[in-house]
Amino acid sequence: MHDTGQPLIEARALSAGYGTVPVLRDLDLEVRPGEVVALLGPNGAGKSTTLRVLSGELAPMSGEVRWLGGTGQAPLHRRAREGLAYVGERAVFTRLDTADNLRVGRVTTDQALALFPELEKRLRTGAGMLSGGEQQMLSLARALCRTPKLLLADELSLGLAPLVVDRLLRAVREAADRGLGALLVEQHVRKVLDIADRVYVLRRGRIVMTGTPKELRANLDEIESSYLAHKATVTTD
Ligand SMILES: Nc1ncnc2c1ncn2[C@@H]1O[C@H](COP(=O)(O)OP(=O)(O)OP(=O)(O)O)[C@@H](O)[C@H]1O
Repeated sequence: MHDTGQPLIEARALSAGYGTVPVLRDLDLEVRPGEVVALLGPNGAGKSTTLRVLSGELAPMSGEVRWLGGTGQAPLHRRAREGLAYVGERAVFTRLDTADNLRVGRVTTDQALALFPELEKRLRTGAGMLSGGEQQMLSLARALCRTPKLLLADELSLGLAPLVVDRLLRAVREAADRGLGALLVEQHVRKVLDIADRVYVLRRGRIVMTGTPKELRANLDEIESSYLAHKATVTTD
């Protein structure tokens, strides 16, 4: 399902940063229902900052974020109530077990196990004892089982084995096929290109390239060396 409606979220001429220092400059982007959009870029490009300002956690310095067509400065908790899910690094309660993490997230175990049957054996395991991949399945289950309109995910697959990365990205793709819009910050460039509909490349706080995975793949080696430098952090398996 691609490009099926009005944008869920839009940034228009958006600048944002910390204190008085802008990190993002003049950013325009959008995510529509049913599409997976990848946000790529080298370390420090401003990818996490982009998610923070889109989520409502960080206020814009200038320009605007339109969430569900509105231009107000809705804070994160209000956007969350209205269907925005934000998954950062390992967003689990490590002192609770898997089942209680789901309960706190108001997700039933049946819903979560339908998405990730792998978690069944781990329901009574403390979330702090789960593997990195299982923790991310739990975070993603908590986010996706509440059928959000938009998922913002920051390096879901950081440090995980390739098969687990595939599993997580496939879950996002399937949710998008049912109508979710997703904006994914990902280091696994080639893997995310396999499931994305569109890509933005961010460098030094500006979007330097947009296109479809097919368009980017045609020049991927050049893009990686020109725009995604810091090769050590760009896993291209
Ligand atoms: N809380 C903060 N206070 C001040 N500066 C910050 C803060 N968070 C990030 N920055 C700065 O903003 C810039 C962009 O950081 P950001 O984390 O958005 O980049 P990124 O593209 O997500 O990088 P990475 O891939 O390394 O996570 C960096 O120069 C960083 O030092």
